[in-house]
Amino acid sequence: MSYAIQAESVGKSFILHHQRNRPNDSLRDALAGSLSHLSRSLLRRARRNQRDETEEFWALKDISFQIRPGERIGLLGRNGAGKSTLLKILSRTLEPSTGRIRIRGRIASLLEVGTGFHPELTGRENIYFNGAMLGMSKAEISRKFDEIVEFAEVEQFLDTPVKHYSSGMYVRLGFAVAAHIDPEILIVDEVLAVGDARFQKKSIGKMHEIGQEGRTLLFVSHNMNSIMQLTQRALLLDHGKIVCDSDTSQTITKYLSAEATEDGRLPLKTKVDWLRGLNFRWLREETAAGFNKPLNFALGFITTQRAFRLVFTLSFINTIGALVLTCKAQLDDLEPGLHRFGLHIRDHHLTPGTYFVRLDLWGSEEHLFEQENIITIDLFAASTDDRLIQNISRRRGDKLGCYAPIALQILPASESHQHD
Ligand SMILES: Nc1ncnc2c1ncn2[C@@H]1O[C@H](COP(=O)(O)OP(=O)(O)OP(=O)(O)O)[C@@H](O)[C@H]1O
Repeated sequence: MSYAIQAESVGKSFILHHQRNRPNDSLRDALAGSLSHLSRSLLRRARRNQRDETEEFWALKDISFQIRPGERIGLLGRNGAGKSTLLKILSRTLEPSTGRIRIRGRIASLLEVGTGFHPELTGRENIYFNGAMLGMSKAEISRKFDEIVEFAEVEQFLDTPVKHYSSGMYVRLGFAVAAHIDPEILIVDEVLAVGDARFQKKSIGKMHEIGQEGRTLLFVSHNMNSIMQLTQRALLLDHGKIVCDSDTSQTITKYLSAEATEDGRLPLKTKVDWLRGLNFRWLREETAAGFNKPLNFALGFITTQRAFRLVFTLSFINTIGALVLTCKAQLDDLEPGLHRFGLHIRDHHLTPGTYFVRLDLWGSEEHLFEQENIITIDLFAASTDDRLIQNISRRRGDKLGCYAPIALQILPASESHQHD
């Protein structure tokens, strides 16, 4: 099978230096003492450093995959999962410690703001400099020059050294050069997060175009919407390993589910002392399968003082990170004690699928509690009609859509003790 990128058992290890516990007074002494004292203490410190322990750390372990020409791939994972390390290896700025990679085609990568730019050179000079580094001839760059400048929107600063550019301008110029060298493979790391919203939209559009032209795209982002828009397949990295390689929506679901807590029953920590022992759970067994069936949750907590105007909000986020439903309920006056509520949501109109629930509690003047992904719920189709709804929403592709907020129906507290 032909491939654009092939990784075979790729691993990458780094040596971590652990500084031994040492008395913290050497710097303080040095600052207080004379210069000779300072140099003596720095020397002592350097000698001690030589005795520091080292440890081998594997940032990537046994990574194997194949990307076909023209495939658009997303790369997901939590902070530190190994995404940037993998991209650096693929774009050959880092050598793997084990395994090997093979690349077929001209590759352009945008890994960090300002890579491939020389700070003292002007924008104009850097277009040539950067273009040459990415493998373009001078004639090719001259032909594309105006298009690059127009895309980057830096006309006015073309003859200014780029060290005076803002990070947004750096990104725009870097993206414009990389996107205009006609790469066969484009690798982009989260770079869009730095540009403003308008430029992000424009660069997503450009990447879409590049994808439509049959180029290979590898894209890392924490923004599920962009990953969903741009890619068909996504890899999920966790602690340096690939834990999912599937179509994008499935990988996103897996990623967000892993982020969510399994069950929110454990006491959750609030931001104030007078509200404790918060627990929240989805009464799965009381929720019938099928479209628009009522959802039931249980919420409990203890208050040690009287509370006025307590507001709960439940937010439902779909698998591409879009908020599709917000529910709100308010309690006007709550005596100190143990409180338990059944939260009942009818007519939510959520289509069958997976949702991540966020819970917020607000007091009259402060935010008392917030937790993303407190619980994951899966709503299943129960009948042919449900499946029709599911198929329609799936076929629409975007799976977006806001539903009117509804009020939570709060059942009277089943138990409420006076607190002493
Ligand atoms: N040069 C290095 N020396 C030591 N450790 C490193 C080095 N580069 C990366 N690491 C470690 O390797 C792991 C993976 O880092 P990497 O930057 O690839 O993660 P990431 O998935 O891109 O994270 P993020 O989403 O925060 O950008 C991290 O634990 C990081 O601390």
